[in-house]
Amino acid sequence: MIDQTVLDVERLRIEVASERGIAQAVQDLSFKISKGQVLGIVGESGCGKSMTCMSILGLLPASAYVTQGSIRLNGAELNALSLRERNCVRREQISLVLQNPMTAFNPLMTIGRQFIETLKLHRSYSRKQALMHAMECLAEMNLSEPEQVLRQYPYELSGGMLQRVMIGLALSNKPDLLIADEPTTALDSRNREHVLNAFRRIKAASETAVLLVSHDIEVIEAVADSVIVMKQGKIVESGSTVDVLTRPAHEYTKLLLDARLTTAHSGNKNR
Ligand SMILES: Nc1ncnc2c1ncn2[C@@H]1O[C@H](COP(=O)(O)OP(=O)(O)OP(=O)(O)O)[C@@H](O)[C@H]1O
Repeated sequence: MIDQTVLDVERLRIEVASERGIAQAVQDLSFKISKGQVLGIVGESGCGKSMTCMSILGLLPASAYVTQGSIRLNGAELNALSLRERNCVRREQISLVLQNPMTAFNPLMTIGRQFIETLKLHRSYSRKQALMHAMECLAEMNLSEPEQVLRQYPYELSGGMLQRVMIGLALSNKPDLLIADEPTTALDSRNREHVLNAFRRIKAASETAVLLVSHDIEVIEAVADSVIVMKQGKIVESGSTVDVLTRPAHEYTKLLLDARLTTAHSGNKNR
């Protein structure tokens, strides 16, 4: 059988140096993501989700180091690459979507111009070809009137629209891996649903492997095939999303699920 694994993280340890000494941000973390699969990482603030993402991208802060373990993308060990090779992998094979799309765009350039600049990094497109491809990407994100969106500046779009544009842009180069770090956290519930639908479409239509990080277990439940529950830098539980969320084995997972039910209950009372 052909190995469909895109990302293979094994026994990863990340340490952070501070005035108080060395702290373990991530310990003994292992997981795999296959083509077209969505893996969710859920856990409270500070449990090591962002550090994990940044280590895959090779963008850890200066005070943080991978001290153990391997990160393989399509079989190639990323920790063994030179800075130049790492930048090349990041440009060609991995895309990143962050919490606040506004910070990811240049406020002085139209969306269309930003698509053209990104697409020209990867392909020898004419301006017209790049714009055609950009329109397809926006249509895939279910954005109506993509032609108009391409003429607009980031500040002219709502947070939810901009996040979908960001995801469309991130997928425009057909990356092997998409890392989405809290992609819905800054959005209201309506826009959150639009963005979750965008992830459902990615799953249905592309081979991109997705690492979806959220502190919100409902987001993971909505789109992830499998899930890792993290606490204080360690995995406390992992498995298929259905199994873990319907039959949580660990007290911490139960607490996260209870918190979700409590929030939903108080939300209903407030309506
Ligand atoms: N730039 C940094 N310098 C030093 N320590 C950091 C830095 N960023 C994060 N840390 C520490 O590393 C640990 C893991 O943080 P990380 O940001 O990965 O958590 P997280 O789960 O993504 O949390 P959040 O959801 O709040 O972003 C925490 O103890 C945090 O205090």
